[in-house]
Amino acid sequence: MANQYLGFDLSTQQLKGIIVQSDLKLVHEAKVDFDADLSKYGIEKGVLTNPADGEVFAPVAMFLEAIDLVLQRLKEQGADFSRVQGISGAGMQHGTVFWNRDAEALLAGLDGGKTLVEQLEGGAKGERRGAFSHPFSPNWQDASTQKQCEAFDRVMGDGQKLAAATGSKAHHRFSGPQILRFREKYAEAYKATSRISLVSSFVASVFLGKVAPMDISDVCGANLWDIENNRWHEDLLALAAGGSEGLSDLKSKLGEVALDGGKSFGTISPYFVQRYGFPPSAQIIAFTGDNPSTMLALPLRSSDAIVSLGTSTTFLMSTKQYKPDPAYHFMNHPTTSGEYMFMLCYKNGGLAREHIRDAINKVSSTSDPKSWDAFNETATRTPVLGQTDPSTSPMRLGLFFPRPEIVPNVRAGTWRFLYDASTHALNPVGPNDTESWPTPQADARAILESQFLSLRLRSQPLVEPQGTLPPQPKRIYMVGGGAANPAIADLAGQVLGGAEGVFKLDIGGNACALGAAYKAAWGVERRHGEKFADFLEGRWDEERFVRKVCEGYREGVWERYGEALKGFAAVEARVVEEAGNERKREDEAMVGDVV
Ligand SMILES: Nc1ncnc2c1ncn2[C@@H]1O[C@H](COP(=O)(O)OP(=O)(O)O)[C@@H](O)[C@H]1O
Ligand SMILES: O=C(CO)[C@@H](O)[C@H](O)COP(=O)(O)O
Repeated sequence: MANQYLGFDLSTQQLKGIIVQSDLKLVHEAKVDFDADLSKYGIEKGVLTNPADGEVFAPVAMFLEAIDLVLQRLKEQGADFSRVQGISGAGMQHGTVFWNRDAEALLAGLDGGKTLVEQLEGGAKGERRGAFSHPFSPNWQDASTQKQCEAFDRVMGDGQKLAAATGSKAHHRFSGPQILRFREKYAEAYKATSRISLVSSFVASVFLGKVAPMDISDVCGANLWDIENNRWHEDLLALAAGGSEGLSDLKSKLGEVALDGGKSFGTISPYFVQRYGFPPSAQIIAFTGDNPSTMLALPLRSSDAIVSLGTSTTFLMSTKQYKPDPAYHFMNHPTTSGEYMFMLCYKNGGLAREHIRDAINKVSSTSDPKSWDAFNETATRTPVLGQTDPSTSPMRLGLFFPRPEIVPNVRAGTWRFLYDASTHALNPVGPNDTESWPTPQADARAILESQFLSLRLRSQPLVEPQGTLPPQPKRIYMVGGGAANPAIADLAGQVLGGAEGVFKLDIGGNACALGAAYKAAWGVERRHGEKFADFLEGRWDEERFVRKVCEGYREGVWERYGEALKGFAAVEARVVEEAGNERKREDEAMVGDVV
């Protein structure tokens, strides 16, 4: 019987689990939806918020409960865990989990007759300490660390230098600024912390039965890792630790980093053997971030791009060149030493599109308020850039940020402009000017164009000419929840191009969890020195695994979006100048910016 491999994706709104065979065929998949299944934690869209301080976080107990629940669901579907030889996984990036001094003993002694949450969570009234020094994990949507980010940039001189060293300028959500704030805000809890995990290494720890190392790619989401020298950056560690005297303590809290993405950390905890029937020999292979893991779901060639439409929108490319810039992120490639991943990440992805979908559904005759039909029909019917006649009418360009955005760094808000490409004139649209910009209908196409123009603008330095075609990605792969939507995929192709077309994984499942399951298979089955890419190519069944959903590059249309880029950059600059200053004042006053 063929070996099987299990991959997880613990992301903002769900925990997904997926089982594949050695030949990469999907066997089972199941998910736990936090809002639907675990609403008792009081979460909304998977998180809790404290708007007064811009904080966004999730209960660690909810993650634990989800792990037992997803395994139970896989079992109910008929999964035979005794065939699973390797487990890996992915976690939403940047989030941290704080373990206390009892954690190692509790993890090592888990009783298969009880649940994880019963044994690892502290008692409600403190009658049991549990395994954590803090009950919550800061979420990547958190915006509470402006002061700390400024300190990170300052230590290196500026954001440019910080990006050169760590792959990114300081970001609110990055684990380094988050740890600094945690230490300042919860001094006692920081003292009581023996180990700090990322969300990915937290899940690995639960399966391993001891605190697991972070991996080489996910660690780059912390502003603490010196990428070119592959080691902790001591000046940045000292800052997060509150001075050089705290440095070695923080280093030991963070632990070792696994440089090999296929490394086995050891065999599975007896808890899962007793409770679910895993073989005691099942290996726990390094867990990584959700974005690095998504890149592993496909044999990505140079010039191919992944557009991941989850709660966040991310754009991913794999590259051999390390070209860091404060405008985007570079991280170590999760499996291939000497290669990197290029990433753009937007906070306003799925939820921003949902806002407009809901507004359109309210004014249409749709009976299902969550249906995408009216949104899609409106976006498809609206002409390119809202121009009924490209030679006379201006382009509609907007920004739609129900939450404060990362790219560009501005407060929450919606901005609509008319742009004349021949004169470069940019005029804001007044709230009552529904003739120039009928709301909410015109917003459907405008938000998609806006999201994809932003990706095109920032990925220009990485794309190359494709044969006789201008510089653009070779293939665009759509993944994440939004990839199910054909109108969104079509707009992605119109704006971004894609010489070979726009593709979607056709295996079912979820790219991120699939990537993790493939990594588990590679970690266990690789021949000496076999690279992940070769392992994947050897088992890849192009006909069955991917499907072309539409054309990418369309002559004439792609060029019109090219003309819009200048206007779009001007829109962003205008908004950053106006709202960025407001944001700075808000942050200084510590007024919350989560909406
Ligand atoms: N048919 C669809 N059209 C557009 N968006 C969709 C569709 N189905 C799901 N989504 C979006 O997918 C998002 C969730 O994506 P997913 O990748 O599962 O999330 P996560 O961020 O938890 O990994 C939701 O915010 C939802 O708006
Ligand atoms: O912050 C980032 C990347 O920098 C996010 O992409 C998170 O990694 C979570 O993403 P979702 O999968 O939940 O959208």
